[in-house]
Amino acid sequence: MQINNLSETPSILNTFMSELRDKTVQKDSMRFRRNIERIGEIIGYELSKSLQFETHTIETPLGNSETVLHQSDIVLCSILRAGVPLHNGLLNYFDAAENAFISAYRQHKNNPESFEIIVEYLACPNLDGKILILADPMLATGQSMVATFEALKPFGTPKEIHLVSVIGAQQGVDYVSKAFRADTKLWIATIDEKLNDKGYIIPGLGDAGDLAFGNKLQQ
Ligand SMILES: O=P(O)(O)OC[C@H]1O[C@H](OP(=O)(O)OP(=O)(O)O)[C@H](O)[C@@H]1O
Ligand SMILES: O=c1cc[nH]c(=O)[nH]1
Ligand SMILES: [Mg+2]
Repeated sequence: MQINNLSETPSILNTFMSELRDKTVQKDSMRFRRNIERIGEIIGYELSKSLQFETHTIETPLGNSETVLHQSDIVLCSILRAGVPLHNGLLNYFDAAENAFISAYRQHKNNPESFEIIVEYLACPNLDGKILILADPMLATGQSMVATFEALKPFGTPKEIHLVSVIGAQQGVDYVSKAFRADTKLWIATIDEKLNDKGYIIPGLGDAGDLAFGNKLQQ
């Protein structure tokens, strides 16, 4: 897997990331969602450089301009709930993308330290020969990304697979690296050191779904 860790080059992205992590600033849920969306826009721009381009002629009022434009059939799939603002950020740049949504959540049974990933809702177009972008801001154990990809398999075989995330734990990055095919590309804003015993990324930012959309009752 090719891992593109955007934090390796300091940029304005660090400002958005620090606001997501800051325990005071992150209480502003509108700013929290918008910062995830802004990171989605930045990652979309970086990812776009890896797409295939074709030459086009654009007629201006005063002449012709030769330019290269990407021709890719993109399917943007995000994992509910926390994937929504990241999805919006990517869609802000990939105007013509098709869209898929999947619900994947952690179900804790009696033991709060163990969980399984439950997939209940899935809406997806045909994926054959397309560029699939799977978006989830938190890559903790990596199980949600992998469960999602398994659920998408009946919808076809994408030409390219890109994983987009905001914060990953090294363990989750290693897990998806093994589970996805070798030509998959990961685009991630930063990679943190570890997980705690409840599967939260440390230092991370807390619960992205709750920070973006409010608390939910445990099922
Ligand atoms: O890599 P993993 O260990 O699978 O964990 C990451 C998942 O956990 C979070 O979702 P959560 O279950 O909290 O749902 P939510 O978005 O509805 O809050 C997050 O948005 C990812 O989908
Ligand atoms: O740290 C984590 C791990 C999973 N989901 C989150 O929202 N945060
Ligand atoms: Mg959550």
